[in-house]
Amino acid sequence: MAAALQLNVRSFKPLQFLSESVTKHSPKQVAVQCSATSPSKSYTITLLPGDGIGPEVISVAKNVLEVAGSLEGIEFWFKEMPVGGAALDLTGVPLPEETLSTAKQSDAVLLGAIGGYKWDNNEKHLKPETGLLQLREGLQVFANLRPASVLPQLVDASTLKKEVAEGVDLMVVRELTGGIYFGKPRGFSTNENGEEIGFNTEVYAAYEIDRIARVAFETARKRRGKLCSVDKANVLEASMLWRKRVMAIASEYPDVELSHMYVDNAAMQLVRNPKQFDTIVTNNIFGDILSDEASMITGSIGMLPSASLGELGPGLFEPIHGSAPDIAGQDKANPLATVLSAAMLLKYGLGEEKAAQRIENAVLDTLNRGFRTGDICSAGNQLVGCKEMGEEVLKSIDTKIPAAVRDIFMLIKVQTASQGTYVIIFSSLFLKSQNCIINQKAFLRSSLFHESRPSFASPNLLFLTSINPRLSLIFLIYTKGKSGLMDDLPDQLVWEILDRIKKTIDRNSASLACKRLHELDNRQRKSLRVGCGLDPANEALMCLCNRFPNLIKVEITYSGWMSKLGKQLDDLGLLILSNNCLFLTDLTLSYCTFITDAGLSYLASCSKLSALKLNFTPRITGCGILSLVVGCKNLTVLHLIRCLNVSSVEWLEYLGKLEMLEELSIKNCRAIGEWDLIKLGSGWRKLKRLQFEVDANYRYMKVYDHLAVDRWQKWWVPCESMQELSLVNCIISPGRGLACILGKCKNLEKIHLDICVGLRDCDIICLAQKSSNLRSISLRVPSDFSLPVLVNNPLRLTDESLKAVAQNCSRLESVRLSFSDGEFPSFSSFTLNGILTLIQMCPIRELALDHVYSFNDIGMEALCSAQYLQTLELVRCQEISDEGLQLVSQFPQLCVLRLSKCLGVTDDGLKPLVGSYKLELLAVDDCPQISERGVQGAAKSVTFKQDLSWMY
Ligand SMILES: NC(=O)C1=CN([C@@H]2O[C@H](COP(=O)(O)OP(=O)(O)OC[C@H]3O[C@@H](n4cnc5c(N)ncnc54)[C@H](O)[C@@H]3O)[C@@H](O)[C@H]2O)C=CC1
Ligand SMILES: CC(C)CC(=O)C(=O)O
Repeated sequence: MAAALQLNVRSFKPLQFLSESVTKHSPKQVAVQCSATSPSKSYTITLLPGDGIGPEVISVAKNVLEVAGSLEGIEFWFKEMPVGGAALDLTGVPLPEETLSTAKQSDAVLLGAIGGYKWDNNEKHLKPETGLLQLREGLQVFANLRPASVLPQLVDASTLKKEVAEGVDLMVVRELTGGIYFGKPRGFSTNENGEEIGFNTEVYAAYEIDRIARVAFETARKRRGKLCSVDKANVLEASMLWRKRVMAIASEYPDVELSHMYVDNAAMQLVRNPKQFDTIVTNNIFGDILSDEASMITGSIGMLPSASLGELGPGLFEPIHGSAPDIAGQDKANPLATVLSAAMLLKYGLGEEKAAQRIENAVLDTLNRGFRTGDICSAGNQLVGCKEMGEEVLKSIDTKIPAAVRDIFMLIKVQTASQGTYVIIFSSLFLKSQNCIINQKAFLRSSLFHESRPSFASPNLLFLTSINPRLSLIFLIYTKGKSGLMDDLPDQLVWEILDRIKKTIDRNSASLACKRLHELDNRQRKSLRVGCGLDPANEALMCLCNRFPNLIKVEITYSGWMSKLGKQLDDLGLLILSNNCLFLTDLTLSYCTFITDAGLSYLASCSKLSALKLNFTPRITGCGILSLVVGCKNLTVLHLIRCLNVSSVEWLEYLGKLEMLEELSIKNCRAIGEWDLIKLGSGWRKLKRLQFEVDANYRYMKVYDHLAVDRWQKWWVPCESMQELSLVNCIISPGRGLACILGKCKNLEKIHLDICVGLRDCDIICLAQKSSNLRSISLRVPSDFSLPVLVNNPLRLTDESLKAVAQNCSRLESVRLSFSDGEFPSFSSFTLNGILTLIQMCPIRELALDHVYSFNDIGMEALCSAQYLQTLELVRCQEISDEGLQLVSQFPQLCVLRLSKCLGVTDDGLKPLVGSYKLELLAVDDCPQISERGVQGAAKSVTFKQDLSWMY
């Protein structure tokens, strides 16, 4: 059932879409209640997370809706349904009937995004995109509003010059249920020559154009009164009719100034002078493309929301971006487009203007406070992931600071301390960029300050600017009716201030400047990194433990220690830690050469310890580790790096029985062999990350324990949880030992196999067949001169391995291939063909080739059609010449190129790049024929190094 009439096309007034408050809920659904105000209204929202980043951004937007709603007395009933690829996997169709009927019965629909590589080769009716088109058609949402405004906070994120981008504020009104996306006939056939053809039809009926035109005129009327209709009326009949009907409808809106533009010109004008546009109305396909283009003017496609409305029924609200499979699952997505779509849902779909406004303000406030996801990040801002951005928006929604105070300057943080008390923290960087002279008196006198809050007649201000010139923040503390001293501020507020200061150096400065900050910093400090500066070591550590009683993470590193620096921390130090750091969960000891098993046994009483990293603690033995693991039952992360005396592995067996371990790293511990890993037994079950590195210099001095490895065959290694596996200098026995796990890790995302002797095609084929989620593979192939430990075992991997990976791992985005010795083309195990198969079949973003002589100019030519490739690293690829290098300027997405020790390339190869600024970064190391002059201007940032000693 529809919540409210959305669109009366004849009298369309987008901002007056005030739905009658509808109080209804379905007993079947779960209520998500928020408590700030008792809810007076309730709405049912269908959530369609979809694929890729869809679920990540929807989860943020859902939280934002809940909080904004609760503050406005609105209750939401969310119903989550599958669509797109997720629905295909679940039900076999991209839009299940139940999803459509649930959507139709709700008050509004919020969609993430659909699509992904996995389904790219599906037949048309089984593509995720078909599901979205069916949804739009099913909901009859013909009018798609796509606003694109350049926010002052994001001008720097725009790819256009500041003077071109600044102030852009336009709205694309896109027709959404007609045109070439739906027109018939469509399909595949053969022409008169028997050749295969594909065809679609761009078709519009007059009524379809009339109704979208009215929406556009109404929208323009509410904005700056200018409407530009974009078509291709010089070529297409459908566009000719479009122009005719738009002109006819114009007579109903004499107050709106109408112009027409061909789409090719519009695409150009959008980047030449976007400010000329107010409202654009256009057909389905042109609107799709032009709004993506417009998004880049505003900084990122991750910022643009949209509302799709029909005459009846619920509206569909979605970000304009797609499922971004290249960043999916990495917490990198910008959720703001979806959050702003939720605001459009409140405004256009439910008529809840105030709640919508809250969300829009919160987004601006979050940007004001300097938080940025990667796509919009620039210098001086704080990079956050999708989740953290969502948390910051939530904080901003709930702020109680008067808008007038907020508007004075860009605030990094504003917080109510107690009634009438405000703390305002400015970013000095920002103030500098705004030419604000930081002058206490001038600020007090500023009319802005007084006019905004006349009652702030005689504020007491405390500036902490003089603390440290390197401090990146400036505090302004305003208190009303109080002394204005830091000592009067409530604890929680001072805690929050400290929370904002991330750099230890800033924290130290701030806490030196003010006793309160000092005291609170002591209580709040959670992590500590110390080393050679601890002198006398044990006493100094004792002082630090007393000062910071709440430490959870401690790193002690004596890298670079010399005896003249004082005595190192010893076992007593660990006793001090275990007695005084009651909350210690994460401990790293690096180069602590004085520590013995006795010290480790003290740590056994740290009941909360969950991560222990030992890096070169040469005196400890397996007994010490056993005593530790017996005491610390919560250990989930253990790193042993160059612990040369650890030979017995009972501790591994013990850990295995506990089944707690999630991350194990054993590197260069000479006395631990591949076969020892079996001792982990059922502990494999939870292991997500395993790094095992044999010390290459010692491998052949020890006896490879064939018998122990043979036993692996009989064992079932439950390694299904494994996500990251790294094996370096290991021996892979055919069908036994480590080979067993390669074909079993069905959740593997990252694999690094570095000089693993004995590795065969069948191992990689098994791995590829099992690990369809693989995103990153790094293979370093041992040379023919590696000691043939397994005499009958062929050492070479061939193209069969690469082909299996290409065929089975459709999400693979990072590939690194290297040979420990140069492989001459005639001997190469991986030929150009194998590498090309990978490039052609997988969405590779990072490619690194080291010593791969089979990769030549033909390979470079193939990269011209590598759609996703962003980073290319070529090391000792001697068959690449200038001709191949010149093709780099044609690689569609490349932004980082690293060349190292490549003999065949000269300055000429880089010439097409010079002045083009296509690349963000060019790094040239030790290439004898490339000069420092040759790299100048070949990328926005260039590094050059030339040490040719490697050649001699
Ligand atoms: N409405 C929808 O659900 C749409 C779905 N798609 C589907 O999405 C898949 C990927 O299509 P693409 O052409 O790559 O378009 P896309 O919009 O998914 O991604 C284009 C580029 O923008 C970036 N990007 C997109 N959204 C972002 C965000 N919120 N934060 C940060 N960066 C973001 C991506 O990382 C990528 O580099 C395809 O399967 C396509 O059919 C594409 C467009 C719309
Ligand atoms: C994914 C498609 C169905 C459409 C599209 O690209 C869009 O509407 O943004």
